[in-house]
Amino acid sequence: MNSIAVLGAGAFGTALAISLAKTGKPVTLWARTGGAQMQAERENTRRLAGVRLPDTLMISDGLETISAQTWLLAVPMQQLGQFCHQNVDLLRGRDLVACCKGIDLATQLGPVALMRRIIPDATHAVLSGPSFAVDIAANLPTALTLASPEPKDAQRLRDLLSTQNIRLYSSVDCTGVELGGALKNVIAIAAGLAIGAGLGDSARAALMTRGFAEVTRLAQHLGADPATLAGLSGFGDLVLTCTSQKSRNFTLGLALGAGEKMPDHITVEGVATAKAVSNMAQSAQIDLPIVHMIAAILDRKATVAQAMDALLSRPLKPE
Ligand SMILES: NC(=O)C1=CN([C@@H]2O[C@H](COP(=O)(O)OP(=O)(O)OC[C@H]3O[C@@H](n4cnc5c(N)ncnc54)[C@H](OP(=O)(O)O)[C@@H]3O)[C@@H](O)[C@H]2O)C=CC1
Ligand SMILES: O=C(CO)COP(=O)(O)O
Repeated sequence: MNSIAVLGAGAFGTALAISLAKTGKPVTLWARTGGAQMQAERENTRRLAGVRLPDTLMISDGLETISAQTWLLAVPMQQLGQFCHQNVDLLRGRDLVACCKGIDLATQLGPVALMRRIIPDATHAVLSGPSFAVDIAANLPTALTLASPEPKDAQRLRDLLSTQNIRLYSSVDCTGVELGGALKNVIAIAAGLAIGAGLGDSARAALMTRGFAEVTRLAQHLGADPATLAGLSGFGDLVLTCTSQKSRNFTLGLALGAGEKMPDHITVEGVATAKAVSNMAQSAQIDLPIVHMIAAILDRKATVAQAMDALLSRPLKPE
């Protein structure tokens, strides 16, 4: 039977491993830290407290002992490049499924393009879509997209990684899937800012819609299929993340909008991605005013009031 490894025991990696282990397939969760505690207590108290790990889920802190063919990389986006560089020999020849959302600041690449550059001789894929780790771990139903460039790989991995509560759809449009997942976090910070600053639900809806237009514009420029952006990994995840306080990106926006401090030590992928995409759009001369606004606020180059004024005073134009 095909065995699966999930690398990175954060909230998402742990939730995926729990759901996959319940299918009966052999699943190993690799943790950089805290593996012994998880093994002893059968719970990831640091990242996903209150959820019991299935007895069949294997916990490992030795990457070199894992023999699975399919490896899910569930480390944060800004760590993916370093992780791949450090483990090139172990990752070569495997199915590598990126489970992170974002654009790498150093290279301006998404997860699939980054993995391909560092480990060309592997099968590359990305898993993305609307799904909070706590929902997956609570066995609630979710639907996500599994993209890989070759249709047979996309379908094979879709079938392998679907579970009782994770319904996967396959795609070959890796660029569209990873850009939708990366950019929705930036738009969610904007949505949170609008609510936190008391601008109201109508302003949030406007930012979500115009933000979605920016995501689609950039994705098309980079060769993605606009239909992908209208799917689970684009529109679906944008809606979820911009409307739920379970989202760390939305919650960061709420705090900033209310004039509070940014929370520390939490994975908020939209922060680095806003900067990476703002830089990318400037060099490609693509108009992404909401992304630029968020990058400027996060960089403390603009206040929320200044950024909103700048957005609203742009020349009027057809929709
Ligand atoms: N949480 C969620 O609901 C969802 C998250 N995602 C995506 O999943 C990705 C991971 O997020 P999430 O699980 O929430 O993050 P968490 O903050 O919960 O955990 C991050 C994990 O990554 C590990 N890690 C960080 N750097 C490295 C490294 N260099 N090598 C090995 N392990 C490393 C950390 O290990 P350590 O504990 O040792 O620091 C930690 O276990 C993000 O891209 C996020 O967008 C996608 C969908 C849902
Ligand atoms: O990607 C997610 C839901 O699909 C999780 O969002 P946050 O990273 O904002 O918590």
